[in-house]
Amino acid sequence: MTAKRIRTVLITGGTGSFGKTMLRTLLDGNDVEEVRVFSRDEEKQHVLRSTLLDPRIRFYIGDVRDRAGVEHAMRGVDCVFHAAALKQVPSCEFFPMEALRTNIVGSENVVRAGIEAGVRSLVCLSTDKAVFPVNAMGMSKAMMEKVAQAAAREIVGESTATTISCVRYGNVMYSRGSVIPLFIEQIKSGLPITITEPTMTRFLMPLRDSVALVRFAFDHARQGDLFIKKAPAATIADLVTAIKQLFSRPDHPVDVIGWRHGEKLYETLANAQELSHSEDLGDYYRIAMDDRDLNYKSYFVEGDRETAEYEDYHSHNSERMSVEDVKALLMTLPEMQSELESWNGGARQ
Ligand SMILES: O=c1ccn([C@@H]2O[C@H](COP(=O)(O)OP(=O)(O)O[C@H]3O[C@H](CO)[C@H](O)[C@H](O)[C@H]3O)[C@@H](O)[C@H]2O)c(=O)[nH]1
Repeated sequence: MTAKRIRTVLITGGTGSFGKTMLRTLLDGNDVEEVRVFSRDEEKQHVLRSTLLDPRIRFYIGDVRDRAGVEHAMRGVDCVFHAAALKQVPSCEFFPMEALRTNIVGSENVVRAGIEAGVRSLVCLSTDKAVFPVNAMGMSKAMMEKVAQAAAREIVGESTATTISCVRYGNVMYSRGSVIPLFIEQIKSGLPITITEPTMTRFLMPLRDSVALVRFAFDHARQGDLFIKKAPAATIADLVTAIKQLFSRPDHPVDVIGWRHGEKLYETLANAQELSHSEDLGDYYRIAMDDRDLNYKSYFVEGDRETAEYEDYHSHNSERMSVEDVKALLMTLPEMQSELESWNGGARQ
């Protein structure tokens, strides 16, 4: 399967970890004429502008909540990666209306403006926390998916229409504020490692895989598709053992602190009903949009008999990594390699 050529790309949330990695991948691949970085933060744009110095990058200050700003950035674009979001669980718990405004209303703005501007393909980034959500971040991302699919359902079959798709992925390893850098910091500063619940599992995905998933969606989406990448999962206990072993601190103390607000024992990437209309593409599942007519009568008379044959795809029943697997995966991360280099090079003396 060949990659589609892209001329002008818009990345919302373009200064975040995903946005920057996608930006570099597109520029390195030399298959793009212009990449627009759309975000709220002048400072982060300034840093990116002075680091990359590439004339193909255009910077747009704006907030996805503001439809006019989104429309302005969307003119002449043929591909959108919609990554702008409030994605931290605690901040969305405390400010759910802010999550609603950015993740739901903002996404509606991006999707509608994309359709009106005649964008070819629009990929919305979601998360496993959107499946059976228990926290405001997951709930707002679940609603983003619904908003995207409702728009896709309206334009299905129109030959000139924008193809709208979503992707879901699990925890991005080493992302800012996440548990891997925290555990490393605790080892480095001699503090006990704080484990919430040792048997909790999470899908672990390097950032490069999330970028590849989004690109895959762009290349292969049909109207309203949702893609997930098959990913291995690990228990938090095994993740901690792996990190302790890599830092040659097998006996580093551990405190079991209990669950935090809005957490789950395991995360689900796709539920049984979704998998009943999915296609196995090797590394990925393509989940087709449920395009049945939802008018009142058929909602009650036309059901789906296949769902019962499937089970949810979650981090307790997916491929489970051993400690050795987790170590090997961690060692592929550039951040981990440089941490270990300085640790082994004497930083611990
Ligand atoms: O001190 C800690 C902190 C976390 N954990 C555990 O480690 C796992 C991962 O925790 P993270 O905080 O790294 O990730 P979350 O699954 O809670 O959520 C993360 O991924 C989300 C995207 O899906 C959001 O980006 C969110 O802000 C980000 O923290 C969880 O099982 C958590 O219970 C610990 O054991 N000890």
